[in-house]
Amino acid sequence: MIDLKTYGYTEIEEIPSGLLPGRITELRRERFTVITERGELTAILKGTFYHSAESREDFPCVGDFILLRPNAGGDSLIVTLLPRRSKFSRANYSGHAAGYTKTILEQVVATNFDYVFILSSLNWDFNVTRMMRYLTQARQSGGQPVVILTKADLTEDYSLPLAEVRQSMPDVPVHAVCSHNGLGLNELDVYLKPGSTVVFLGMSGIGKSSLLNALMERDVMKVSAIREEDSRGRHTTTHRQLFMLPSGAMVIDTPGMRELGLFDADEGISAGFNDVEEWFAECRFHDCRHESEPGCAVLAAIADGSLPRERWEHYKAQQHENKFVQDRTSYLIHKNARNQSIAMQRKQTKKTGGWKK
Ligand SMILES: Nc1nc2c(ncn2[C@@H]2O[C@H](COP(=O)(O)OP(=O)(O)OP(=O)(O)O)[C@@H](O)[C@H]2O)c(=O)[nH]1
Ligand SMILES: [Zn+2]
Repeated sequence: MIDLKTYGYTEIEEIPSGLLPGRITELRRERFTVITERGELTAILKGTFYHSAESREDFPCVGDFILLRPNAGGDSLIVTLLPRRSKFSRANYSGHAAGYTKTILEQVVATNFDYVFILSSLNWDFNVTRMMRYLTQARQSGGQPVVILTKADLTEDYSLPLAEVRQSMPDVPVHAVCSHNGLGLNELDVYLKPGSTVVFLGMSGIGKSSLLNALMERDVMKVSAIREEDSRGRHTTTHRQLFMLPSGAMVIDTPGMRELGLFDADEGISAGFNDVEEWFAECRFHDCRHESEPGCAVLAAIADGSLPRERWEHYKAQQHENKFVQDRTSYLIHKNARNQSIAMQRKQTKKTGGWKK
């Protein structure tokens, strides 16, 4: 028997007979993996979720505590979503066409976490303004924000950036860590207590996978250096989305949570990549794609070392990922809108006792 409390569960008053509490550890398409006292079960949602949900917000996601009706022979049935103590939803950043209600756009990507680790790297992307924006998001989520400055091994002296963060966010704890040599990781022990849950918030490439691997004490996530070859296959090694650390704390790492770090990406990329973008103005052609065009200032800068090649690759990777996120989001918006209109039709049918002519 597994004690669900080790997964952060707090007992509720009364559980209807035949139902079992559990925590969602994974969501793929419409199928959930749920940890219960009987171990891991796969489950699907009871139909009423699709009919009666006012918005995407009411759909269970990774981190949620739920009640399910177990089915030894196949998929169990999730029947109740228990109240959440914190959540992150995808921002409603895309303009919506007439007739789409606002609520359709909300999609919850992680719930019931205690801490939000706001990650920012100490080398290229150090940017306090962006951290402040993440801080606002973190505070709205219901989790407790902690700033983690990654890649501490890449700066000789990080006392200055550390002081800058402390001054801008006096009431938020700040830690500098290195996932490669373990520096500072022990400072995180106070948050990583048994039963507590953490999410990571931060731009792509700042070292989320590396930190997760370091905390797991083994590689559960691929690290971005290989991203160029398999831009979409980032999660091929594992589909797990809620990780139990050796310390007994959990980390939620869903694709949606990662995308959250890219939401203000257009602005964010420019803010973090001034050193790359400033070359663009010097290219001979206005519409230079910086691939093989004559007179390309970017290629010249890479050739003579003024622009580190790694830096340029990182910029391109982030642009690419950003585009992928936007494509995916518009896909989701359309899909959700369709589901919503189906649900509305069903309601209508119930009310009028037949299809409206
Ligand atoms: N020197 C140094 N490099 C690091 C550290 N942590 C991560 N990196 C490097 O930074 C790059 C990105 O690391 P990832 O862990 O994949 O970053 P990520 O935030 O998961 O990236 P996405 O999956 O794109 O969101 C890799 O080349 C890592 O090796 C660190 O502590 N020190
Ligand atoms: Zn160019």
